Amino acid sequence: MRTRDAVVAEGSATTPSQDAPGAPVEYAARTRGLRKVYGGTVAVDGVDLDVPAGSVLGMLGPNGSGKTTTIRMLLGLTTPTSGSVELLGRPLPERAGDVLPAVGAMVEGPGFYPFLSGRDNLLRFAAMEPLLPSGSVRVAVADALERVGLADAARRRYRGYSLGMKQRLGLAAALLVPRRLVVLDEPTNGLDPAGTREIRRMIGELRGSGTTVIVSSHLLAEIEAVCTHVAVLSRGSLLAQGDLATLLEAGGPALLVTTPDRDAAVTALLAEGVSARRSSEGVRVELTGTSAPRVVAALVRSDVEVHEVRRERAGLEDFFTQLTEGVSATTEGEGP
Ligand SMILES: Nc1ncnc2c1ncn2[C@@H]1O[C@H](COP(=O)(O)OP(=O)(O)OP(=O)(O)O)[C@@H](O)[C@H]1O
Repeated sequence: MRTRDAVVAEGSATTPSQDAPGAPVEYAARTRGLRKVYGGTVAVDGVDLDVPAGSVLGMLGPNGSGKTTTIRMLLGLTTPTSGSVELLGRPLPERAGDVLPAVGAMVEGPGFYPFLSGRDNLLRFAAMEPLLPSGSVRVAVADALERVGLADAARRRYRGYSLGMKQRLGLAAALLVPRRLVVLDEPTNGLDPAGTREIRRMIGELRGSGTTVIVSSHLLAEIEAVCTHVAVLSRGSLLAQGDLATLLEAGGPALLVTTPDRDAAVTALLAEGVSARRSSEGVRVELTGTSAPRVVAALVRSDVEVHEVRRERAGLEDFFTQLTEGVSATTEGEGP
């Protein structure tokens, strides 16, 4: 199991602030020692986050791990108890007025009026966009509604929108003007598979246009599909961050064993000092420090019936499980 120190990414301690508007920056967002305490609850605990410019960074973590609180502090919506935030090379809150117009966000409770239509809600947001000339407001709203597939429902009241439509409207508000950074908190919440694909497509488009995206999710497959980088939070701490492909490589190769005796297989392998856990498909075995023949021999010695053994690339699910649970055996599926 990787330790926090071993995996927390590379990167220099400081980024020189660059004052020219729109000047390229190495990191679209950075935090140092970011901490938030609510009463007796430490929601975020000393997070040093690095979001490289141009990346799509997936913020992963179970419920309550501090994703939303971190995002709210990044956007200046919540004041940190301690620590610092830098967006597009400028410190927050000091330079919020310069930098926030270039940042689009979709976070919980975007503050839409229930009695106004989706379009009228967006017009209100658009009127507050410093980067949008007043003559372009209507076109920008129409474009944003079209882009998120809400053009047909634009004149319906917000309170009649489904959860998925509300998510789309939040995204439309984030995309009213071209942004350098877009932050999306659980953007696929409430969306059907087609809506989820649409969000992925939009994230891909944003990346293609050079926009940095931070997207939080507890859905590992979603992160793996769209992200170039990942940051894993658990109980307010950053357990790992970095380039997704490198982190997955560090996870090492794995075997998937198909067997009707999953519990017996895990027990036999753990007794041999081999890291194994039940998964929905069978038993996942880490090959670090062992080999496929040794694994099979251990199973046969223990009279475990083996139907199939195949090599697998370690997925994000394995990586995440190792980091957040820190144990070698877990149960995540039912049945044989
Ligand atoms: N306004 C608040 N007052 C008190 N406690 C809070 C507040 N906001 C968050 N917390 C607590 O801080 C911790 C982190 O919450 P946060 O919402 O940031 O996690 P999360 O990873 O986004 O979870 P979820 O996926 O459920 O939204 C939780 O224990 C939560 O109960």
